[in-house]
This record gives sequence, C-alpha cells and structure tokens, in this order.
Amino acid sequence: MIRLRTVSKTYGSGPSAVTALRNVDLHVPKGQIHGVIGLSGAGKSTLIRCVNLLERPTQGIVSVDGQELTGLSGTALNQARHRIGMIFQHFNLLTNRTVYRNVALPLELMGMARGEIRERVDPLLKMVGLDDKTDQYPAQLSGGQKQRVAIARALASRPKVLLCDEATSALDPQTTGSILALLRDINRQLGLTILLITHEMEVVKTICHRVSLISDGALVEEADVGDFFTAPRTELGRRFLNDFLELEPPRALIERLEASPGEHNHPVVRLAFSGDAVSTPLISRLARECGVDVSILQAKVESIQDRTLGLMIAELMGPAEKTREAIDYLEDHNLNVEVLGHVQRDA
Ligand SMILES: Nc1ncnc2c1ncn2[C@@H]1O[C@H](COP(=O)(O)OP(=O)(O)OP(=O)(O)O)[C@@H](O)[C@H]1O
Repeated sequence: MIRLRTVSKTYGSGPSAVTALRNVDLHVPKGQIHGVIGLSGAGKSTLIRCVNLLERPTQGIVSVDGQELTGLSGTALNQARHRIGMIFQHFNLLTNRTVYRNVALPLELMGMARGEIRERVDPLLKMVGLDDKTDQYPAQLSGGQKQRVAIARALASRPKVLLCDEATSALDPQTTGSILALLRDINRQLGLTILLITHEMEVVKTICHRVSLISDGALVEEADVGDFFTAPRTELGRRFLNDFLELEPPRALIERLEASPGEHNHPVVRLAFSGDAVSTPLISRLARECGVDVSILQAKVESIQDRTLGLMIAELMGPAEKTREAIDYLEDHNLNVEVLGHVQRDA
C-alpha cells in the first residue's frame, strides 16, 4: 500500500546541506500498522512527510495505493492526497471552528454538498466518541479529545492510509492508551493501513505489526514486532529494548566484564525466550542436564501483544566446556542467547 524506493532527502545545499534521509526502502502492505522508531533527529518526521510529499524527496520514488506520487504535482497530487490522512503531535485543529466544522473542513474543500458532509461527519464523530461535543471549540477539549477530532478529520476523505506523526507524544500514558486503542479499532474495522513514527517503544509494542529502526536517516533494521522485542539485530535496537525493559546488568558487573572467555571466568548472558520456552523449566534442566549453576541477576516477563516474552540476565557458572554446552543447549531450545561478557569466578 505504501512503497518507498531509495528515497533520500537533503535540506539546503552546499556546505550547510543536511541529509535527513538516505536511500530509504520501505514497504507497508495493506491493512498493516507499521512503526518507525528512532532517536531525536534521526529523520522520522522527514520520512513520514515524504510519504504524502509534504516534503518532496530529493531522490527516489514514493507510491501509495499503486500510484506514484513523486510523479505528480498540482491538482493531481492534491487529489491523490485525499487517499492519505495524517495526524500530528499537536493536533493542528482550527481554533475558530467547532469540532463538527473541523472534521467537515476537508470535505468542504473537496466541494462536497452540505447534506453529504453531514452523512459523513456524524458517524465519524460517533466512531471517535465525540458525538456529544460537536458544537464545542478545540479550546474546550482535552488533548485526547483534540486528537480524536484530528483522527475523525483525517478519516473524512475516506483515506486508504493514515500517517501518524508522533500522535501520542503530547498525551499522558492513559490517554495515549485510549488513542492507540482507537487507532487499532480503526485499523481493524476499516482495514486502514497505518504508518506511524514514534520515539516510544510502548507505542510500537501496543499497536504495531512491524517496526523499522531509523538512525542517521537510514533504516537500519526491520522486523515483526514480536521478533524485534525478542531479539533486535542491531546495537541500537538492543539499546532501545534494554532502555524500555530497564534490563541492564548491574553497573558493578558491567565494569568487571571481560570480552574473551578464559579458564577462570564464566559467561554472563542475556536470554530472551518466547512461545513454549516461557513455560518450560529450562533453568533447572540446564543445571541438571549440563551441570552448570545459574545465578539469575535480573528477570522479567512481558506481554508483547499476544506473545509472552521472558527475559533474563544470568551468570552461567561451571567449567568452560560445560558453560559452552549450556549455551548450545539454550540455543537448541530456541532461546535467544547473547553473551554480554565474562566475569572472573572469584571476583
Ligand atoms: N526544514 C528543514 N531544514 C533543514 N534541516 C532540517 C529541516 N527539517 C529537518 N531537518 C534536519 O533533518 C534531520 C532530521 O530531522 P527530523 O525532524 O526528520 O528528525 P526526527 O527524527 O523527526 O527528530 P525529532 O524526533 O526530534 O522530531 C535533522 O538533522 C534536522 O535538523
């Protein structure tokens, strides 16, 4: 539904030029919720604004619903944009228009007749739970209610795609939860394809099917959300996950970690397990079958959508060959094992 091919964007030119996107390839199939996560300045806003050509890419092709937008301009581009709704962090509502008239605005601009507009707007306001606020002004609404108006307005032209630019970043956690639930309902009910950008793992975890990680203008990792939360493939992905889970080895231990295995040290591992492994008593089996002792330093269980994910940081204690066997044993049982380092046995 959304396809970006080798999209790059450079702002300005000469020595002051800033390259915000580098050769971005992205495909979001119909009906999917895709998140792009990255640190501040990584290029998230530029990426999402390139999808509806609020920013024109310097290079590359953008297609939405089979139509190449980068080949369009003027009226043709404006018409194509009716199939792309967008919501923003600060809602971008018109303060001098009521809730009803904010939602009606894109339809008025399309030249739709009054009666037809009412037939569209009333059910949308009902869907976002604001049918009792139609005559109020944005200043009379909470942040969450303003975002609901913005969602209804974005859906007024019956788009195929919804772009969400940090749509919950200005909201408290509870309101964020209710807006994400609304977006998920809309995705399910209308089969709407959603591309969102965020710096919050919670948003990705709650509603996205797939996630891309952006760093310095490039997409450096892409995965199904369950896989990303189990075993991110890049250092940046692991950093995002560890910050989110607050699962880091104690600082005193990090300082003692050595890179290579030796006769007098033993491995510290980060284990991630999902599916059957969560309910299997692997650690006691490890002790019994591999003859190693396991000292658990940190552990937690997370629910990632409909998957359960177990995470643990542990020292595997025993002779080097036994701890190697233990790691093989864990990997054979589909655990993701990352050796964080080695710690001296008698330290
Ligand atoms: N209009 C512009 N002119 C010049 N440089 C820009 C412009 N917009 C963005 N940039 C630069 O492009 C880079 C990417 O910015 P962008 O806003 O896309 O990142 P971001 O990941 O959305 O950041 P944040 O989360 O802080 O909003 C940054 O270095 C930024 O300074």
